[in-house]
Amino acid sequence: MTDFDPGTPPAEALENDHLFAAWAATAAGSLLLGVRESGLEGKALKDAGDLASHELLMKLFAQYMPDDAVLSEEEHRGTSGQHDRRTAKRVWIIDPVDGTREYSEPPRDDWAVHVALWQEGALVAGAVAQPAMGKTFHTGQPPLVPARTAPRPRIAVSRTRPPAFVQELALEIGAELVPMGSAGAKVISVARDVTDAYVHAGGQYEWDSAAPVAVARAAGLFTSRIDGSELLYNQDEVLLPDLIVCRPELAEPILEFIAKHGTD
Ligand SMILES: Nc1ncnc2c1ncn2[C@@H]1O[C@H](COP(=O)(O)O)[C@@H](OP(=O)(O)O)[C@H]1O
Ligand SMILES: [Mg+2]
Repeated sequence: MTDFDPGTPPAEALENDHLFAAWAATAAGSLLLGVRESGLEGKALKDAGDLASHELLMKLFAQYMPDDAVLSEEEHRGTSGQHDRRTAKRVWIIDPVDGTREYSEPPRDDWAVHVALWQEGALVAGAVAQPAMGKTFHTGQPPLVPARTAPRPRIAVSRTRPPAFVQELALEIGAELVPMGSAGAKVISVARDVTDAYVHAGGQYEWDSAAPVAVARAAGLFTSRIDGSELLYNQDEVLLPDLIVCRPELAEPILEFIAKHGTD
């Protein structure tokens, strides 16, 4: 995919971090759709997509945001960055393909590209591209969360590793589980009224949730760790193993259940 041309960002995106995040995530998504058509399958497709998207995003940040640091799922695995993210004022936290498994299972659309910006202690912008849906959700124009349509709450859970306690939680609050790939797709499903909550524990990293959480917050959804504490990013330890994203009215019953029963 060396011939992929992302074009140039619109002039306003160079002055506006929300729009730059959206533009970069969308460009990487277009590249990924092309890689998905290349005839590769399974692990070869996952690896090719991860690498192509990571390299494109790193190139775009080097070109257009040269003073900023980047924390990427792929960067974390080896290659060294230009700036030290622990001393940088601005750090882009990116997941080149979230829901890698689902990406390798066309025509599934529950996979995403995450681009978030952390600045001096807080998430300040984010974009979640869902290329197979042709949509990019971002903080520059946060999703308008529709009125809740389902009579029973729906909880998005991992399709391949749903935490056992979430089943108990669902029983307690009369909810149904909606299995889905990708942390980004699950968070965005709450904003789209496809589900009402996403509850996860047992492992995840900052890049899995940074951009989706930025978008969720901008849309007015509740976000926290499962103990109710704030989700913090660009920490020394990038493991961020649990989270809740939900409609505000569901936060109390979910937190209460977890405080009472734990996650074991
Ligand atoms: N227990 C765990 N430990 C580490 N990462 C986890 C995890 N559970 C989920 N994740 C990561 O969270 C993302 C969403 O997972 P899921 O689709 O199962 O909900 C995936 O990101 P990647 O696809 O970027 O690897 C997955 O690797
Ligand atoms: Mg991920």
